Amino acid sequence: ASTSTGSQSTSWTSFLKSLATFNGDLYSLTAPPFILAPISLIEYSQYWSEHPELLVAANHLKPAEDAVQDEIDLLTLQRQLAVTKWFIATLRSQYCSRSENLGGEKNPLNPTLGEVFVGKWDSPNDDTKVGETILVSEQVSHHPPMTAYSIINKQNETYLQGYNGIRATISATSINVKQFGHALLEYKDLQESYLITLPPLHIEGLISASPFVELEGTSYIQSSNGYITVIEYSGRGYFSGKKNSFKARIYKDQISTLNKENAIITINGQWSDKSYISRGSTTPHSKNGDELFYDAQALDANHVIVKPLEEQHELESRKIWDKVAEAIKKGEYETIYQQKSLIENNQRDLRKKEQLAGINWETRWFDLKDYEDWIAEDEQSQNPDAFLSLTSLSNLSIHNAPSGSLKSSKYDEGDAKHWRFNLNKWEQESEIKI
Ligand SMILES: CCC(=O)OC[C@H](C)CC[C@H]1O[C@H]2C[C@H]3[C@@H]4CC=C5C[C@@H](O)CC[C@]5(C)[C@H]4CC[C@]3(C)[C@H]2[C@@H]1C
Repeated sequence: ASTSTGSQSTSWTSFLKSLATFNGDLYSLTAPPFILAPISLIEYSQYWSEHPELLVAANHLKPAEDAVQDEIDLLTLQRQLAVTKWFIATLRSQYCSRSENLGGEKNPLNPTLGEVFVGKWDSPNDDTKVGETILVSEQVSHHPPMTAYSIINKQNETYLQGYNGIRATISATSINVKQFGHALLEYKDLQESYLITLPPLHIEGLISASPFVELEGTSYIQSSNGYITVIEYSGRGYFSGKKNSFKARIYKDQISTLNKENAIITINGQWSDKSYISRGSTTPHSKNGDELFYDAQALDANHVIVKPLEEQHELESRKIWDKVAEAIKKGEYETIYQQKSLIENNQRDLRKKEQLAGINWETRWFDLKDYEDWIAEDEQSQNPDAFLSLTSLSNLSIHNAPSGSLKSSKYDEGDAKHWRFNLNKWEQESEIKI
């Protein structure tokens, strides 16, 4: 097929017109092939751990047995900072890696039901304090697309699990995306856990055919020790004027967040570049000599290690999409279409057979927990995980509301079902290896 810019720009303008009749399902849009990413959306779970040393850092901030209260309190605050830094450090990978590697945001391949993606990170250089980190992710739903993941670092007793899905709407010039789901981060040695919500985003640059993600709104990091980090996002043209801007404030508890003057620490800058930190509620800036908090450009991402294709199980993402990914990289549009249809038709046949046999697809390593049940009974006696206590500490909804919705907000109703990793099922797994 001709990949000249001529055809690209005509198909892009016709694609933009198709946005006008958008029905909410991004995958219903026939995006022009050049906007396709040679990677399935399930692979985005790796972006939670491209700096494993930051993910486990809190576990190295443990008070000594004989520590005095001041030391204990200082370390607790330092752990809130460490978890905030890890989270901020994930954003460049999560939201810029396609623009950096593929020349613009792209449309990821739509994972098939049951598609899995597993991998590991070895201990960075010879830093023995980190050890190995593994990633286990599964496409737990196809309509709507939902990815669940678990990232485990045994040496540091660090367990991250989460899931996400999106709902998209179109405005005149941008695609607006609300994220659903959250992440739970548990440091078992410290007996401390964190609830992390996912910020809304929009895709800019559609008109110029070089789309990119900009984050917006607010996201939260609520700790079981009470501390909460409130992160506000903005892009170019907002108050800060710079793209990928954020302001994070750490408070000792949720009630304190009602007045920004109560911030114990304020962090300010760009999540894809440099950010600065200062005590209290004043906004830090490099120009008034405030301390650098994090430089997202300084450290290269530590990419997950995935075993070679020939050792992969048929359900593993890169095995499923290998031919499509190759065709996308070569710009062979007919082959992309042919290979994608093969996979999609095969999936439709499988679903039909299951339906005729009266069987439903069984998820492999994740269970859908209904928190309404837990609320009904005495939640304290059998709290399934930290989610209930963290949502009450942070005043966040337990329902399937857009991530970061507060209790008694307009979305705070309906189902309260959340995907949870089942460690036993993973430990009994005999076919799919890291
Ligand atoms: C079909 C629409 C189309 O082709 O439009 C062209 C543009 C590429 C815009 C639509 C796509 O933009 C992509 C950006 C994707 C998000 C990027 C990062 C994350 C974080 C990760 O942790 C969870 C997934 C999420 C939210 C991605 C979701 C899917 C997005 C919005 C892609 C859009 C289809």
